[in-house]
Amino acid sequence: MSATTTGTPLSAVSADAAVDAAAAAARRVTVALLRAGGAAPGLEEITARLEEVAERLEAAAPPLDERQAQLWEGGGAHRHDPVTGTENAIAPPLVLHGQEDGSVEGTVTLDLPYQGPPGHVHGGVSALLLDHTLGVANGWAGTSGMTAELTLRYHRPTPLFEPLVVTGRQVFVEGRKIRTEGAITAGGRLCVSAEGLFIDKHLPRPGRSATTG
Ligand SMILES: CCCCCCCC/C=C\CCCCCCCC(=O)SCCNC(=O)CCNC(=O)[C@H](O)C(C)(C)COP(=O)(O)OP(=O)(O)OC[C@H]1O[C@@H](n2cnc3c(N)ncnc32)[C@H](O)[C@@H]1OP(=O)(O)O
Repeated sequence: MSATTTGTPLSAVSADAAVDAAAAAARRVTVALLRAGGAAPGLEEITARLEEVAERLEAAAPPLDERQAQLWEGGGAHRHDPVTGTENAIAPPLVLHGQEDGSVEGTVTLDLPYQGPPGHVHGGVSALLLDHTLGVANGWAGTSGMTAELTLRYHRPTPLFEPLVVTGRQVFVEGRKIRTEGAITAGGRLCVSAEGLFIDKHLPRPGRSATTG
């Protein structure tokens, strides 16, 4: 997914390759379901097998507060977030790299689950990718916070099925206010640009008393 991007990888180190592999399989199922639709033979049996898998996972899950504490431990946040999280089946996942000039960059190709207009990426999905990428750019620059405002400009439709380059860069920090910008390009053409205002604030992590979000 990040074949064309170099730099320091900013994704969390995998905690459990088996969990990542299961999430990748679930991601593949999500794409395959949309691609096959009613053409898939034995859909009733497929449904029953998927339900059985869900039941096994649900039966194994610890209480939610326990699981939340585990998820947020160490670099865990970056393993389960909905953009770069290798443990999260809804994350593409985008792999971001920190650049020497202080920016971050990643390459990702999106398939049918992220479609908005025909053949193109849903605008909310672009917003999700950019919100997160700007947040990681802040982390890479050293001062991060919560999104207070995110302004997007959709310059042209963002294509599915081809590599997208997602970038973010912190512009300045003034007190608790952090200004960050970013973009999504396809084949060198600007599709979406973003400007964000982040406020240096972190919610407490579950299971811990310190506010080190
Ligand atoms: C091993 C791996 C390595 C990885 C390395 C990389 C590290 C990466 C690190 C991390 C990556 C994570 C990336 C995540 C990215 C996603 C982030 C999100 O999605 S966050 C969820 C969505 N956002 C919310 O839910 C906020 C909800 N809003 C609030 O909680 C508050 O309103 C908040 C925090 C924004 C401000 O509240 P207050 O009480 O703390 O502060 P007040 O006093 O209100 O504001 C401070 C100043 O900011 C201005 N301000 C606040 N909100 C503003 C706004 N919307 N527009 C303009 N100004 C605003 C105010 O006017 C004030 O300015 P004056 O000091 O008076 O000049």
